[in-house]
Amino acid sequence: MTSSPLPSHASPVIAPLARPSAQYLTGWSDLENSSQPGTPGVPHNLISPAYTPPLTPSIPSTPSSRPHYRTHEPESIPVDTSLDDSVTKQPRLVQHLPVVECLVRARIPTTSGAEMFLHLYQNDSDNKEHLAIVFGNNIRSRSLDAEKMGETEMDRMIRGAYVGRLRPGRTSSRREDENDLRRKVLRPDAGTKRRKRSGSSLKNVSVPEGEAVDYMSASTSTTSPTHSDGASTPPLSGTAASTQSQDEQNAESISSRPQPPAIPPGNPASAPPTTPSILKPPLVRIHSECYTGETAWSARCDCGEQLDEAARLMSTSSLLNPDPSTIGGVIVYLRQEGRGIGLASKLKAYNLQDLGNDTVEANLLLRHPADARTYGLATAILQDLGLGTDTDQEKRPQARGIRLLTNNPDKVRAVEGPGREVRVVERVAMVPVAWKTKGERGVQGEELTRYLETKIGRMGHMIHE
Ligand SMILES: Nc1nc2c(ncn2[C@@H]2O[C@H](COP(=O)(O)OP(=O)(O)OP(=O)(O)O)[C@@H](O)[C@H]2O)c(=O)[nH]1
Repeated sequence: MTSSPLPSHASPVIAPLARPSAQYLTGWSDLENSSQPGTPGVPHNLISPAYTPPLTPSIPSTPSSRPHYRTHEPESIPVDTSLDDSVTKQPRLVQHLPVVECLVRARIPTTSGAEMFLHLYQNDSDNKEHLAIVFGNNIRSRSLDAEKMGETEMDRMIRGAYVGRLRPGRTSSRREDENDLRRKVLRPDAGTKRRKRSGSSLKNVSVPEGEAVDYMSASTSTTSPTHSDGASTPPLSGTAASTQSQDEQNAESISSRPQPPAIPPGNPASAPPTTPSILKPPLVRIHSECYTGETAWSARCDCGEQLDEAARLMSTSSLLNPDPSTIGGVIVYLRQEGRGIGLASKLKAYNLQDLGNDTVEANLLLRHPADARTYGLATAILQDLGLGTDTDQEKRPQARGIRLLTNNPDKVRAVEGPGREVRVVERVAMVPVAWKTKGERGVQGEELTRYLETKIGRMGHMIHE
């Protein structure tokens, strides 16, 4: 920190931190002993005993000086937060999980071609609208699907509590409607055509009960060419790939795609179970709002890029990945702007950063914690989406829990909730795009370099290539 005058509202008791020693850093083993090898700030118990963490690289100042890069996706790293609680820094855990309810859901076709379902949540702990961005067809909100007293089928469709796909003239939110549509739309010979194709590209659908089902190739293979590398083109651009009418495509897709069962009225607990196809835990990203990085093109941080990357990984998983075991995923978008201090304070923090302070010091000078966020809402939303329990008998053991996309060790334990309601079984690192592409793409600049250095050096973030 510089010796420049502090702002008038700065706490007189906050002294400059020459070396990380603030309370929020205690318990992060090697921050207090820099001579220890290992990734700075990695709590021992987040890492599986079978896994030896590599050194977190310092951030080279120029892309060309970086020793090596990975262009493929970062690997999952096993984690087990229950191994040794005593040495873990305890993140700020909420005492009780908030109650959340999904008010509405809608299909969003995106500019990348992938589709997602945007879920809007209300809760009983703040008055903000938090969001879940859901990729893939297998993840459903229990609170959304629950029957509401006195509502009509149209009400259900308007708030997004339908299965399958909406289209003009649809009258029921339930699955039976899809069967009607299939009967109406398919020409008499269309079934034969489909069965012929089923013989080749839909063979994975007919498997004995309990066996793995290749749902994504089932849902895309009728309309998607397969590349030589085994990846399918998303069936979303429409015109080029097929000579079928859209209705026929829809009907075929509906008839061949395994559908969740109809929702029994009045029984939210028995909302559609997850399918048996998922062989890996779903990919989850807990993203905190960043107006500057996501909307105002800021190169002070990589938040916008991280959001894009998370969506890319999840839509790749759900549409293109030849390995169908990684179907779908969820980005929980929490309205915790500026690590929970709000946009006004974050902008003041930016000015303090321009005056020579790092991101941690700037927060502290404004009398905020270095990180004011909590993750109880994320836990509750994941629960509502049926994700993350390790006792879910509907799922195969290897599909239980979640794979969390993050470098932030705080999040790993915090997202699990006070009673470990959700289980993080793997962590997937978020490597800056500029690192992965040798500086050809991605956010870059002096400010970003300092931002990442502070995250690694002072906040214990585990970024490695
Ligand atoms: N106070 C403050 N918040 C910032 C700053 N830059 C970005 N943010 C906020 O930081 C949040 C993103 O958190 P990060 O610490 O970048 O990353 P993370 O979510 O903790 O960790 P990852 O999961 O690894 O991305 C968003 O809410 C941003 O608005 C800053 O300079 N000061």
